[in-house]
Amino acid sequence: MDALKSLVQPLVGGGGASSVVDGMKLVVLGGTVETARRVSSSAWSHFVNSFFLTAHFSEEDYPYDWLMLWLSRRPEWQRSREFETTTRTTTPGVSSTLDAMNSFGDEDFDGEGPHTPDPEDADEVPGKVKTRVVFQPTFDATHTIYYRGHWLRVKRGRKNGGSGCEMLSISVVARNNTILKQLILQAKKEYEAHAIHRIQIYFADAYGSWRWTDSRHKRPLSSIVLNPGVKEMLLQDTKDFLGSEKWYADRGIPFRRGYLLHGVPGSGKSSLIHAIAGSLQLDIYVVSLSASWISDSTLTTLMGRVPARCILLLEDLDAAFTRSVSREDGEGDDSKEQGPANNPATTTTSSSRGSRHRRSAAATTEQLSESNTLSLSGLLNALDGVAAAEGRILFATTNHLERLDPALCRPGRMDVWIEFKNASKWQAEALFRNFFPIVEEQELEVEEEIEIDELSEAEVDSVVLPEGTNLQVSAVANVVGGEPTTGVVVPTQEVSSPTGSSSSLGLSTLWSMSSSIVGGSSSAASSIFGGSSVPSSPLSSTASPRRVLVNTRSLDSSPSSSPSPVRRGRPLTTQKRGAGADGSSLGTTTTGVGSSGLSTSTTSTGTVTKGVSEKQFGSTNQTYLPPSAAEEDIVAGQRHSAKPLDGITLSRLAKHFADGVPEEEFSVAALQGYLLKHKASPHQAAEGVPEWVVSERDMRERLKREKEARETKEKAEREKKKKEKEEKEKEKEKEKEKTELEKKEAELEKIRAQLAEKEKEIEEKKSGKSTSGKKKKGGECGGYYTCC
Ligand SMILES: Nc1ncnc2c1ncn2[C@@H]1O[C@H](COP(=O)(O)OP(=O)(O)OP(=O)(O)O)[C@@H](O)[C@H]1O
Repeated sequence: MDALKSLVQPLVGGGGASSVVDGMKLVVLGGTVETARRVSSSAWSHFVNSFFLTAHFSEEDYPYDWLMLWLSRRPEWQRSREFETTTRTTTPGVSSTLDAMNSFGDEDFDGEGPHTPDPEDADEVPGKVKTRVVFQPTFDATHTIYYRGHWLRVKRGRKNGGSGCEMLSISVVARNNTILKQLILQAKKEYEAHAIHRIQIYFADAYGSWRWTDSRHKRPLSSIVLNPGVKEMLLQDTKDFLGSEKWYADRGIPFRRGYLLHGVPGSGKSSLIHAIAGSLQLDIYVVSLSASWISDSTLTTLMGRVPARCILLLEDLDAAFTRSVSREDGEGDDSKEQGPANNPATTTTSSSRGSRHRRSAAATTEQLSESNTLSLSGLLNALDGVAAAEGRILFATTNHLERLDPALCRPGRMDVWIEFKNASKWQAEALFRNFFPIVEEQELEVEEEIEIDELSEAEVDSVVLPEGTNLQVSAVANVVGGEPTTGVVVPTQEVSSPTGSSSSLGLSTLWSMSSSIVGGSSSAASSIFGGSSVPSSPLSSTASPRRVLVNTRSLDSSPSSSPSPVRRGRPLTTQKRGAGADGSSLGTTTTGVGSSGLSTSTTSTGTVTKGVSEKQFGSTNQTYLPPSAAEEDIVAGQRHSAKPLDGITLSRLAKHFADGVPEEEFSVAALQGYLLKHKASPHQAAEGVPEWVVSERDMRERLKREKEARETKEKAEREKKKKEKEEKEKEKEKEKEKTELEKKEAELEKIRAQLAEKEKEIEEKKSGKSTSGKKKKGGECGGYYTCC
């Protein structure tokens, strides 16, 4: 009771009045604070809305990518205190090169401290994918970034409306939007500079949108081996086109150009497009017309959304209306689908954006499948209808030109046709040259350098220059490789020979001497070059080298038949090699010429050299024997790739390889496949090609036979099945006829029975009539029956 009183007391008055006032004060104070907060917040948003300029960027558009890259490089962005981690990137082409501050991987840390690479680990799993984890500020967190005298408020969020699309909002206090324009342009520039070595690939999706799928390194045009002039012509033509918008506009011609690449599979059509895109810095937009979801309207939408300057690629044009598995027969189901766009459910994009699309796309795949309603007129309209974008370069590829409708290939749609054939000998040789590495300039140079200036006079004097001084130098020149001599520097000062005669080391003299040496069958030089003819162009004498270069690298001793000198501009180098097993190889250390104009050599040339070398590094001295080509190949076989070859050896092997490849019988891809098998052993690759050709032919023959046998078997089975089916049908027919006959007989029987019954009835009626007549008669006249 007392407790209740104490509670009520303050309310009804008495001693507690002051505490009520205090309570009221508190309430008023709280209300005032809350009101002030709300007013200030609303005033702030009013201020923001009035003075801040806000730009929104959707991830579906390019500026989002540019800005994300720009932001990823800002320290304020990286310093975010609330972030999410991802192993994916949302920025096309940026994944592989995210700034170190923004991402980390195994290689950065090892437990507590920075990671020290373990040399043993390095080889553990060759080609192991190193995943990098990326920090990204969480959604809805606001970052303040200082940019050109302005404070930017940056916020990443999601679009309202359930689409889930990522948005970036940038607000800035400014009188106009110039600062935002500058920001976007700078981000674009940085992005382009960043992506300059890569091309972006976009695939069409089932919703009529282009989806970024991949970013690839540019392929150098030089890596494409086509007959001379083809790729140059194509590059020139595409460049001309891109630069002639006004010309087209002036003449009212739609600003589009189409290229049709047709021919055998594996001949470089796709590779050429890739390389051209790289050279022109264009992105590639791929649409596969055999996709199950493609329809006239989707294609029209896609064509309208192609950006102005890009390559639009229609792959396997002939498959557009067949949707076949086999390119050969055009029959089968429609599972031949390349790229994520063709089958949204199997998208392999690495971006989170892609994965989101993948999820939603998967949901509708079933509805979309079998909805390919693309028609020829739909395709033609999409290519050059009113809605089709201008400025794009269209590339279409096909293996079956004959299957294309002439309307599709007419000029205006396909302006340039390029045929791709199987590899010619020329291509085979060029492919080989491209495939194996060539020794870098520096590599062939010195491993040991002696400053001629540092040579003591005694040393210089001790060099005995026999009468053939010039010969020594010319031998050097030959060791250099019978190569073009541009940039080969040889001194011109006079040197006194021990005979007292003063001979000029004039280049022409030297070179003519060298030629004669090369010409001599037993010369050291010829043994080095394996009898190859060496061009005898005069040496240039433009400068004097400061050093004498001594190279202890051994040269390949295989005989060369290649006439093509490859390397140029290399300083005069010398080679050290041992005698071959036959003792014919030159074992020599030769020296170049110093700035003093002195030509020195520890050996002599020609017969003299041979004598010396045999004495020093004779066949008994196995230590100095260079490995044979086969041995080198075995060793190289253990390695990942071949040891770089010098120009002459490469040319010789390439020629040898090409000689073994029959003209236009195998595709470049097939030759590349063969070379890949021998990627570490060029000698084997060159030697083994005839054997490979035979085995390939055998295999083809076998496959052909197997195919024929399979086809015959299938045909026989089909025939058999057909016969069986026919017989079954016949039997069924008979059965049916029999049943019908029986049925009819039954009916007939029934009719007969009915007939018989009716006849009986009639009979009965007849007899009844006569009976009743009689009865009547009888009744009348006392009859025979009793009336009822
Ligand atoms: N002319 C070539 N020059 C260089 N490489 C080539 C050439 N032709 C083919 N290749 C190589 O062969 C492989 C297949 O080439 P690519 O895909 O470009 O051929 P394609 O003609 O487009 O074949 P398909 O018609 O089957 O699509 C690639 O790895 C490529 O490097």
